[in-house]
Amino acid sequence: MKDVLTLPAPAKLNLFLHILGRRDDGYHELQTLFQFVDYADELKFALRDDGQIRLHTVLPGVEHDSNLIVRAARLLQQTTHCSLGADIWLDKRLPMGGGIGGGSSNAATTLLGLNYLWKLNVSEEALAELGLTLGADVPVFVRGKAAWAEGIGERLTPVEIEEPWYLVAVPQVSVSTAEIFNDPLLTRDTPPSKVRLVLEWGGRNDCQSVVEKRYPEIRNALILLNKFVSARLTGTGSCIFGGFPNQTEAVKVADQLPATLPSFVAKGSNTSMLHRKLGSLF
Ligand SMILES: C[C@](O)(CO)[C@H](O)COP(=O)(O)OP(=O)(O)OC[C@H]1O[C@@H](n2ccc(N)nc2=O)[C@H](O)[C@@H]1O
Ligand SMILES: Nc1ncnc2c1ncn2[C@@H]1O[C@H](COP(=O)(O)OP(=O)(O)OP(=O)(O)O)[C@@H](O)[C@H]1O
Repeated sequence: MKDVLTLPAPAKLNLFLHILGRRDDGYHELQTLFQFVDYADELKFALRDDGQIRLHTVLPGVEHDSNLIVRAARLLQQTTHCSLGADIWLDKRLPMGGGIGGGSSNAATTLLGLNYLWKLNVSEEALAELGLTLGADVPVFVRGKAAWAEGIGERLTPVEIEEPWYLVAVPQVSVSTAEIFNDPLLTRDTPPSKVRLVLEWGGRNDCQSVVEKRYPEIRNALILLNKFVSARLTGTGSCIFGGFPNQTEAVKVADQLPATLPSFVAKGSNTSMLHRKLGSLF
């Protein structure tokens, strides 16, 4: 068996998400605070000499060639004129369409993993720029630092914030990000602010009211979780989350949720699991 590189692709939370406006290309100007959680998909990479990219795991509803892992791998290969390829396996744990960035995180782990495996030495900055062409959330995963994000989510300022334990509940619906951003009822006029000021009052998720209207399952899950902790939507959903001072308290609440509302408990982190693992490789 050839050497296999195993790397995590962790989830993110949007601790708040403010929509400031809409650009001419349809994308929205945001201010959001990203933090990682220690809960992740796992990717395995093995070198191929023939230049082929082969993802051996099938994701329901996603064609091989449109999987963000394959797209990220090919993009890196083409940009660097690299003649090497890879066999890739994915252990999918993050709910898809959950607002915790699973696809974007898979793409970022692929960019960083293959950059290492193919010994390309592309800078993290260049990989983040490349990643942005795959999705607005990819750069923060490439950088791996909790960050205040502006622009469409690509202008990142690293922040050091508290690292609570999170309970993340997963309503059993998949939300299309594009559909929420296209909703005429979405408010797009939150005034720009500073991260310190928003942290003082807590901020909000501007997508939440539209998502609650379209998805009663998510509204009901928020009502339920709010009985235990101040709960909020991440990204455009479907996942909702609340913060706790320790694991025990988070698990206690998780144990009280009905079986129809699956959840997981994980530690918040200002440095992503991926970057902690990569740090130990160099
Ligand atoms: C909602 C967030 O998850 C918050 O972190 C991100 O802004 C979305 O990031 P993402 O899933 O990587 O988004 P993309 O794949 O780039 O875009 C999906 C769709 O969301 C809309 N979109 C996304 C990001 C943004 N700043 N404005 C948008 O209007 C666009 O209609 C786009 O067609
Ligand atoms: N490797 C992948 N993992 C998950 N989804 C993928 C992947 N490749 C392509 N996709 C597509 O991307 C869509 C969004 O998936 P993802 O899990 O990233 O949603 P999300 O967590 O809501 O993302 P975000 O928070 O960035 O909006 C999926 O429904 C799927 O069609």
